[in-house]
Amino acid sequence: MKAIKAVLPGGRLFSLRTERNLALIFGLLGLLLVGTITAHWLLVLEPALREEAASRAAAMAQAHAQSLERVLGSGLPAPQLERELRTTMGSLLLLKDEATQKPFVRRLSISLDYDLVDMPRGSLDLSMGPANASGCFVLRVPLYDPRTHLLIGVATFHSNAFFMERLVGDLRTKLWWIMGIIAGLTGFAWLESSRLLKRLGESEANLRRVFEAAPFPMVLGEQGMPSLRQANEAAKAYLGLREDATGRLTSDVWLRLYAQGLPKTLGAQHETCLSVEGGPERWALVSATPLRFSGTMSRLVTLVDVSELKAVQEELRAASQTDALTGLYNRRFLYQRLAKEIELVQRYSHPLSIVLFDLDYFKGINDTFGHRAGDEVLVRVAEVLRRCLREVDIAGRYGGEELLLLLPHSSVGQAREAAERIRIALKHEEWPYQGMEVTLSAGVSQYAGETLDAFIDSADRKLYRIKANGRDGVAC
Ligand SMILES: Nc1nc2c(ncn2[C@@H]2O[C@H](COP(=O)(O)OP(=O)(O)OP(=O)(O)O)[C@@H](O)[C@H]2O)c(=O)[nH]1
Repeated sequence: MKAIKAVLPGGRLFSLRTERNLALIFGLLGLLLVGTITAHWLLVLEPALREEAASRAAAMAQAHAQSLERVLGSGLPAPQLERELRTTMGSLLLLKDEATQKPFVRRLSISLDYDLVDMPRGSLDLSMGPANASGCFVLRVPLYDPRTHLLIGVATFHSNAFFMERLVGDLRTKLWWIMGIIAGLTGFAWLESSRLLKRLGESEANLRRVFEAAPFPMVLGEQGMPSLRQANEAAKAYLGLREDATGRLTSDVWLRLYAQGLPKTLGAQHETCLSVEGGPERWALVSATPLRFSGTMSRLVTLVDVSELKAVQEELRAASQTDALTGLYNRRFLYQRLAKEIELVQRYSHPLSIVLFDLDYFKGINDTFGHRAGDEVLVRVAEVLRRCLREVDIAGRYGGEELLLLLPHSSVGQAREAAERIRIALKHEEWPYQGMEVTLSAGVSQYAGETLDAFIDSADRKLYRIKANGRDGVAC
């Protein structure tokens, strides 16, 4: 758990340990609730019910005692009085609950004070009903003579406790059910939450392992926060991340990358160039996944180094634009670039000129000195071109021994000067072959609103005018 907290600090409202403790606390609270209900039942409700039932039984015994008092105060002689009492007591013992048919009074006995009753001693001490009556409230009710209102004895009733038992039994059963259900649900919820928390802990630990083991840089940060919450080893090394004063990770490279803006949606990615201090420039493919992590909107940023791919792409791009022998731009590129330059001229109306060169008697050079020597000548001519041109000028190989120059912001006169400069420079080149002379002819044109092909054709026509006039010259 400690390890997980260390990997995923901050952001989470509660740690896993706290969440587990909370589950335990809620479980205990559930048990406490069950305990409270049970205690309330045992200490308050059940005694109250018993008291209620006992007071009802007492009221009933009181009422029955009045029947006995009436008989005792009737003034009958002892034998007759005894018969009357037996009859009354017998009828009381026969009173039954309609629903259960259980008698209200199970046993009834009378003991009289013979100093106050005008009867032979012991003649009216009567007991009726089963001797071992159980489940009863035993109630002793004083008997008064209705004529003198003197206390003349005591009647003891064994009143049935059936109502109370039934009531208590019903309530108790319901209560056990409710508490059983509460306890069961609490236990189930606690077990489930413990199981889920365990799985959450495992999945966080797995996430951490995957995060750490990823061979490419991965960082985790909160949205809107430049410093990082977490980074794997690959990211720390790649971005040169260090902990700041608050324990968060940051570096200049990361802050520059952050300032450029990170992809905002899932699946979005962009390439960026990172310059790590003291290291070479690196190209990285950056993607970001927004996710809610421990209740905080976060972003998982992954970086894939594509420096090698970039280098290969650059090589391919250069190869697709340049001529392998001379290193000059190829014809395809020249066409694309010339089309763009014409668009700029049409928009901004600055001058644009081209020069079409053709080496003179190049077939003869090949034939005399060999094809390899001819190649060397082409390479040297390309070097001469590069030497003689401005940064903005574009030189390319238009055909076999034909070369094309694009001269933006140059009038035909300036282009002519450039062509002459090249022609002269080539004439002064020293060649490692006995008797070799290399000259060129050139046609110069300034753009005048025609089509691209017509523009080149106009330079071509001028070139062939020079060829026809003996070569080694420039025509405008
Ligand atoms: N060595 C070499 N020769 C090439 C290359 N490309 C074209 N050539 C040769 O250049 C020669 C061009 O010959 P031509 O078109 O007759 O022109 P030329 O001999 O220069 O004659 P003019 O243009 O009339 O002065 C051909 O023999 C081609 O084989 C190349 O890349 N290397």
